[in-house]
Amino acid sequence: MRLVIGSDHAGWSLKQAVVDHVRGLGHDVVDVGSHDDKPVDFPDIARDVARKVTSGEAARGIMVCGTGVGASIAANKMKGIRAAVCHDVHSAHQSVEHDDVNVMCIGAQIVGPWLAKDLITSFLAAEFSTDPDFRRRVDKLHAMDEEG
Ligand SMILES: O=C(CO)[C@H](O)[C@H](O)[C@H](O)COP(=O)(O)O
Repeated sequence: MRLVIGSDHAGWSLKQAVVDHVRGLGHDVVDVGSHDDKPVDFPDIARDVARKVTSGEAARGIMVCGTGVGASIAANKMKGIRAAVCHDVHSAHQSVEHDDVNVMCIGAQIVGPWLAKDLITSFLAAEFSTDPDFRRRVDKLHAMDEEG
């Protein structure tokens, strides 16, 4: 799978571990920054992550900020994005299985590198369910995108 990964300054350090882990799992990574701890605004990076997913350049995205909250708010502004903050392994896989989440957001101030790696492993191994109930609910999310 090809993944896009981004962070702001608060998530930069954890992003390095995330990128290494994802590559170690055998996936391709497009790293859209940031590349140091110089302050950057999370909406700018979240937009870059989201665009690579909506364009099809990346199958899924991972965004790291301080809490994961700002990144998820920003990414969800973009049509076609279903972003979620996931700080537990159950949410990391169920968010894909039930909700077809395509951008996982992690807070570097909340989780350490070992949990972050477990979250990512679960997120990437998960696939959207074939259950029509989940399809119908995600279709309703698409319809809400069109409502604006
Ligand atoms: O968590 C975040 C947004 O939800 C950001 O990553 C920042 O950590 C947070 O906004 C604090 O910003 P600061 O410029 O590092 O003080």
